Amino acid sequence: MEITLSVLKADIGSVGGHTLPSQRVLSRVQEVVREAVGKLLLDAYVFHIGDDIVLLLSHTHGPRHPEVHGLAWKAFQEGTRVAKEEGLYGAGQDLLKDAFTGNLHGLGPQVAEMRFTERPSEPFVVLAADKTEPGAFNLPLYLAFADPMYSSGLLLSPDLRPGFRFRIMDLAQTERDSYITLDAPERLYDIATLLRDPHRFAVESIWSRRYGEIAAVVSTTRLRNIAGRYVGKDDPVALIRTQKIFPATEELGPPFALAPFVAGDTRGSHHLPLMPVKANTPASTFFCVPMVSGLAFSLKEGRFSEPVDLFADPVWDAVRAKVVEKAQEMRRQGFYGPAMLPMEELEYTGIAERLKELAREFT
Ligand SMILES: O=C(COP(=O)(O)O)[C@@H](O)[C@H](O)[C@H](O)COP(=O)(O)O
Repeated sequence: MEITLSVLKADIGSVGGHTLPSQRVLSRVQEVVREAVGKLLLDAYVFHIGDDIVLLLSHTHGPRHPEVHGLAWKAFQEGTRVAKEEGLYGAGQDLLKDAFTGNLHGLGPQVAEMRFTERPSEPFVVLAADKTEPGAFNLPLYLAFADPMYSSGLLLSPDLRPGFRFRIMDLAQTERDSYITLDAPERLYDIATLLRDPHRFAVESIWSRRYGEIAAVVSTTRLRNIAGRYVGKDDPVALIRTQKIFPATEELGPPFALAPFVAGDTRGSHHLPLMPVKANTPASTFFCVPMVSGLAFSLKEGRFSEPVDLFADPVWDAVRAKVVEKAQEMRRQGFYGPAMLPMEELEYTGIAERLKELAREFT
C-alpha cells in the first residue's frame, strides 16, 4: 500500500512568551485534523515541541497535496483564532501569508513529506526541533546514516553496507531551490565539507542505495527568505524510516546524545547545544536552549500505533544533565566570540545598525 506521511509544524502563539501553545489552541488544532480522519486522511497525531505545534498526517495523496496542505493551513488558522482570543504571544507568527495558495511551502510552516510503499512492518520516527536552524539535524543524520562508529549496521548488515545517498540543499540560494546529491561512503568527505556548515547547507533527504527507498526527509524552509526579515526561527521537522534496510531506531538516538552546538536560542542569535527532550516539553527559560524531540511509531495501512518517546528513557536524563552543563558553560561567555552568531546570521538587526553608526566614528 502506498502511503504518504506529512509532518507540518508552525508556531501560532504561546503562553507567557515563546514557551508553549495553550491547551485550547492545541485542542482546536486537534479537532480540525481529527475531523478529516477516515475522509481525506488515514490518521493524524498532534503534539508540540516548545511553542511549535506539529501535525503528523498519513494519507494516500502524495506530497504537496492541496487538500492535505489546505487542511493543515485551516488547522493552524483555527488555532491562531483561538490564540488571538486568548491574547497569546506571537499569535499566528509562522503564518506569513494571508491567503492559502495551494500548498504550505513558502507560507511559513515547516513541511517534510515522504511517499513509500508500506512494508509489512513499518517503523518510523518523527523529529521536531524548536529554537534552532534547518541544518540542526545535519550531524546526527550524518552519524546515523554514514558513520559506522555510530551506525554499526553499516558494517553488520548487507542491506546497509552499500551506504546511503544524501540530497543536500544550499540554503543561501533564495531565488530557487538548489540541491546536490552525494553518495556515502565514496563522497563522505564532500558530504562532511557541506554539512559542517549548518547555517548554509542542510540535509533535505536520504535514500537507501541498495533499494532506492526513501529513508529520511527534512524540512528546509528559511522563514527569513520568505518574509525578508526575522520572524522566528526555522526549526526543522524530519521523518525517518528505521529498521531492516535503514538504521535501527536505537542507532538513530545516540547521535543526538552528542548535542552539537547549533544556531538559535535567545533571539535566534547564539550557539547552544541541541538538547534531546521529551515531546510536549515547553521551551526552556534558560535562554530557550535549542531542543529536539522524537516520537517513533509503527504504521499499519496508514494507521499509527501509539508513539514511543525517543528521549524518555533514563539514559536521556543523564544526557540532558551534561547538555545543561555544556549550555551553561557557553552562555557564561555571553555575547563574546562563538557564543553569539556571526553577523550574517544574527536574527535581530541591532548590532548591524549600531556598527554602521560606529563606523562613522573611526578615523
Ligand atoms: O527565540 C525566541 C523565539 O523563538 P521562536 O519564534 O519561538 O522560534 C526568543 O528568544 C525571542 O527572540 C525573544 O523572546 C524575543 O522575542 P520578541 O520579544 O522579539 O518577540
